[in-house]
Amino acid sequence: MRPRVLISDQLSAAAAQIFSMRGVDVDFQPTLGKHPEKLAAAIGGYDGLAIRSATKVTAEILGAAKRLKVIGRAGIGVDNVDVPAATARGVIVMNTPFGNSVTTAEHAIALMFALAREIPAADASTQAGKWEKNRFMGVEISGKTLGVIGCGNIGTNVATRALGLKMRVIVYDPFLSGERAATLGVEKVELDELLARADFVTLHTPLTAQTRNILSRENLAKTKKGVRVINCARGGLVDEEALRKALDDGHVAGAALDVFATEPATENPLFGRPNVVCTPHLGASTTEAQEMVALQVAEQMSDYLTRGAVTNAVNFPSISAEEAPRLRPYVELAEKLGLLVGQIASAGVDKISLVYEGGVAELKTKAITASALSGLLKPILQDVNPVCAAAIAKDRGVVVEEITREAEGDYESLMRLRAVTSQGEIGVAGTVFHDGKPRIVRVGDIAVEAEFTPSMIVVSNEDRPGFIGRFAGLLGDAKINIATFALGRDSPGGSAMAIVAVDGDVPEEALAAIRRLNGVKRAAALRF
Ligand SMILES: NC(=O)C1=CN([C@@H]2O[C@H](COP(=O)(O)OP(=O)(O)OC[C@H]3O[C@@H](n4cnc5c(N)ncnc54)[C@H](O)[C@@H]3O)[C@@H](O)[C@H]2O)C=CC1
Ligand SMILES: O=C(O)C(=O)COP(=O)(O)O
Repeated sequence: MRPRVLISDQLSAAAAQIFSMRGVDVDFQPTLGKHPEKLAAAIGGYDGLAIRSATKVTAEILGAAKRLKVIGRAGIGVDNVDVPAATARGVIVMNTPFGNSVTTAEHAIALMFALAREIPAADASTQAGKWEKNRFMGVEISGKTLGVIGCGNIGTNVATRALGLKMRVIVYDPFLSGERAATLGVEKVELDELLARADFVTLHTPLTAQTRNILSRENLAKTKKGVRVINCARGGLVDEEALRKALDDGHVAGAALDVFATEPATENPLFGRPNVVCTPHLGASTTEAQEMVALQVAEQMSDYLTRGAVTNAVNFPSISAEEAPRLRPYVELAEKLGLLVGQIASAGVDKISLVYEGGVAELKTKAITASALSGLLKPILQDVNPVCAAAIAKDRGVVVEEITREAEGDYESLMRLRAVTSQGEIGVAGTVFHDGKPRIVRVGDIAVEAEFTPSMIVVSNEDRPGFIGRFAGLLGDAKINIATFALGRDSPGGSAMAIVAVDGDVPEEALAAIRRLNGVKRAAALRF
């Protein structure tokens, strides 16, 4: 069945075309995102949801999204998506981190000029027939200091353009290296210094717990008198009431805002002030940027839904379309090894260690580890998949260790999984042969090679003559048909292991009878 995607925001028509061309059915309902109840009612029928900023993907919406596998944000900010709730439901959240950054930077520069020369007010006055030539007296931008808060993709584009306008650029970004600042030709400073020195302050950080209210009342008070503030990032970065007051006091000379604490902003404390310029979240709204983000998000979402490739996900490691087929058998192996350990473990797992040897170590092991964790947790949790497994394991305090190294033994690629529980340790290992099928190659200290099949019995016993006959006889009496039988032992007369693939379920009484057999140490019936 072809995957189905819902576009619930105003995306360029390019998106729907790409989805269709790439084998994905698409419903274009550009206003649905503005109606949460309608969206909640519809979302259950879709594998993917493509959005901009108008659709709020809340935990309630996600609760109704039983089939959803991916949310694609045609743009940058994913603060309108409850990412932890999406992750917990195993839904990938991806964005297009570069597609609209130049366009948004240009909007910030445009707003800076609009403020400096009061263009919107001058325009309104002129078109009203007033010709108020003496009312509007601007300031030059050349030679002024621009303070950039957040120097990522957009901040950098703003900074380099401002340098071209002959401004002095100072930036505050704790994650920007000194070398990068020097290469860009900007001066890296602390926030207080930026506030004290800048003639224009422009915001370009995401909205996070650290950046929320970064232009608070206190910080606005630290700015230079006559400062002009530009916000093309997110509304919550500025205390709007405090900014209004600072404008009224004449401390702040002007403010240009593309984003607001509450959107759509039909009312706002800053509306109606003479030195305020507002646009309705237009930062990304150019034909070029909208074409680019729509195209990109549709490509990324289609690649995930049809080929398992993960690009620009904020909650999962990237996997290219070329890597996905090479990764797939190891992802399957990891899930099966995890399931094996999860079903054998008699106590909660405190720590899990994954060792990747040889060829597999060259692949995206994080994605393989995520699958192993998912398999491990499946016997105790219902809705777990590789996207949410790492977060669940972390919540439960499971320590996850990942080691990659060169091949040491007979296998070109080997994956070892060791789980530490309060009852002891369980170690298993597996590989993928050239046929692409995952196989168990070791359980504990015993080398034993078996393919995974839907129903299996694993027995560890003392290596004594006659055991296999008694065991096989018991299965026959219980009408359990043996499909394959794999054996291994650590030493003659030591510990032995049998991994038996059987047809159908293993009744509890049959398992109890196996456990009562002479020499049996442990026996488990497993489903894969
Ligand atoms: N108005 C609009 O239509 C648009 C708004 N945006 C918004 O612009 C913002 C920035 O986007 P990008 O530059 O693409 O993101 P980015 O991730 O490339 O850059 C963000 C920068 O902020 C810095 N940062 C993070 N925490 C910080 C803190 N506490 N203090 C100072 N700096 C901090 C990071 O180190 C990073 O360099 C986002 O909020 C995004 O949603 C993006 C596109 C369009
Ligand atoms: O990309 C972003 O973060 C934006 O804020 C753009 O929002 P929009 O797609 O125009 O609703």
